[in-house]
Parts: sequence; C-alpha cells; structure tokens
Amino acid sequence: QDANLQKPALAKDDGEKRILETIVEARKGQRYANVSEADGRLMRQLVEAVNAKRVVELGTSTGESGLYFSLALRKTGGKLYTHDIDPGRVEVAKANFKKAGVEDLIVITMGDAHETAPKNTEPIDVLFIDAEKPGYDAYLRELLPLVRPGGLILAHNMHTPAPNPKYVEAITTNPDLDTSFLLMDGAGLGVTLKKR
Ligand SMILES: C[S@@+](CC[C@H](N)C(=O)[O-])C[C@H]1O[C@@H](n2cnc3c(N)ncnc32)[C@H](O)[C@@H]1O
Repeated sequence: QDANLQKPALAKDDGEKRILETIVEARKGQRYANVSEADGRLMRQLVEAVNAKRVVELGTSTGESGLYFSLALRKTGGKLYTHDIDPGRVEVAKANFKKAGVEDLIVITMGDAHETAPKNTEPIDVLFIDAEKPGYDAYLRELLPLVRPGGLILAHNMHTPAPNPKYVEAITTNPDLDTSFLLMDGAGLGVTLKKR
C-alpha cells in the first residue's frame, strides 16, 4: 500500500476499538511472521465483502491474523476455525482473543493441520493458508474441494519468504481458479477465487 495514502485503521464502534487495541498490544509481544497491518486489513475487507460464515485458517500463531478476521466475522455472523501445531503460540492466541472479546467467534484446534483441518467437511467461504511453507500445495489439495464456489483461498508469503513453486503452479494453471498476487512489496498475499 502507498505509505503516502494509507492511514491507520479507524474503529467504527467499541467492539472494533477493542480488537484494534488488542492488535496494537499483540504487536509489542513476540512475533512469528504474523501478517502485516496491510495484509490483515485486506483480509478483513475480503472476508466481510464475501459475507463469510466459515473461515478456515492454517497457522494461528499468536492470533494476529485471527484478530483481523474477527473484525469481519462479528459483522457477518461467521466463525474462524483456526489450526496450529504449537501449544505455546495457541495459548498466546487464546489470551489475545479473550482480551479482544472475540473468543466466541473463534474455534482453535491444536495439531497438524493436514490432519485436523480436513476433518470438518462443511463448506469453506475463505481458506487462509499460513502454516509451514512447503505444505501449501498439500493444503490446497486437501481443502480446495471444501471451498465453496465463489469462495476465496488466501495464501500468505507469496513474495517473502519465497513461495512453494508447486503451490504457485497449482493456483495459476487451474481453469477453475483465478488468482491475483497483492501487497507484493511486503510478504505478499495470494488471492484466489474458486470460480462458480
Ligand atoms: C507464520 S505463522 C502464522 C501467523 C498467523 N497467521 C498470523 O498472521 O498471526 C505459522 C504458524 O504455522 C504453524 N504450523 C507450522 N506447521 C504446522 C502444521 N503442520 N499444522 C498446523 N500448524 C502449523 C506454526 O506453529 C506457526 O504458528
């Protein structure tokens, strides 16, 4: 985003204020390649625009992306189903979700997301891939059948660190999908539409 044009996110109501304040606080703690503010705001915009009821996230970490999603989900009436293998980070995420007052919007599952995420077979409105980078193409194979037509697959780190070429191939050569690469001056976000 153009630093000359962009301004800080503004809270529309008290709920948003509490979430945005929690994000600011969380950023002061230990960070693990969490989404940037630009990534997070774009993700919130997309989730709210598609009126997502079910967002599945691979890679909860300390919950910063989850907090951005919650800005949208409290308006769409949806939920985030987020998966992580690291119990320490999940504990921090839980505390952040509580502090933001959004714990009821988020279901955290601990374990290897390749096993845990495909267990629930309900349609996914938005899938966000942000766990281990070599696993991206496998995650797509495992979960693309569950993404609803008209749904989105978001993939973090399409620029830095360098993306898994098999994932990039899969999202750019399948006629059922249409992909844009956004915010590539930062970590980079792949935005893939599963066509209707
Ligand atoms: C880059 S961080 C996620 C950042 C988070 N989405 C955010 O923006 O706040 C990647 C996370 O993936 C988790 N992870 C790595 N391999 C995993 C696996 N096989 N299953 C589930 N989580 C995994 C790590 O524990 C780590 O917390």
